[in-house]
Amino acid sequence: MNPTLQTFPTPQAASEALAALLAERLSAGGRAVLSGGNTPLAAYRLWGQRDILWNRVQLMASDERCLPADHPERNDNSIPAAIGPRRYTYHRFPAERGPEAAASAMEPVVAGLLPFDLVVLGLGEDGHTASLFPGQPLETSALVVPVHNAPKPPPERVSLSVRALSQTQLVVYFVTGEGKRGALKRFLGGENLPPQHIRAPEVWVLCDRAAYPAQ
Ligand SMILES: O=C(O)[C@H](O)[C@@H](O)[C@H](O)[C@H](O)COP(=O)(O)O
Repeated sequence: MNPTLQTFPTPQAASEALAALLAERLSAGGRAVLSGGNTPLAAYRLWGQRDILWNRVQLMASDERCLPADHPERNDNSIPAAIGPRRYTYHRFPAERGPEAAASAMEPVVAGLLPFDLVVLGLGEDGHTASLFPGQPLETSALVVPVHNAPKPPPERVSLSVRALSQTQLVVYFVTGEGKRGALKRFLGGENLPPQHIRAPEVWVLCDRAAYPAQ
């Protein structure tokens, strides 16, 4: 896979670009998957300030941590908090019920949302994306998978699968910071990491210079 790479001078510039892309691709509504984690939160805050047809937007996280429903590190709390009070529909994972129960509850919900219009993903320093970690089995017909023993805390998670994340027109990896340099180089170099298995008509990488220095 040969992603389209767009590099920006600063994390702020990259966040502004992601916010503009979200606003453009979802201006008339649509169904999108948003990465969890900290990197994209600034972009979500900027996007939340834009006037689009929010009542026609449906969102869900790429994955969720199996923590109590009100835990601040739940993506289903941090993502809506970043976007702010807009009238979109947000599909939460019942991750407080554990990986298997959350996965089986969300399978029909995800089936009803496919195909997505846009999937935004992050990249972990070990090359994971969503809660799909290197060395863990990826091939499944399921749309939502339970995750145990995740190397990134917490160990119990639930994640959209490669199959679900590939059912979209556009996948955008949003990667900033020097800490991601090694993983991004491995991904772009074609190493067999989970992002290599996520195939869509368009795959982009939006990053800053710290994550991808000028070659
Ligand atoms: O729930 C999660 O942890 C995310 O979905 C995960 O895949 C994240 O995108 C990467 O780990 C990068 O996380 P940061 O953006 O916090 O570096």
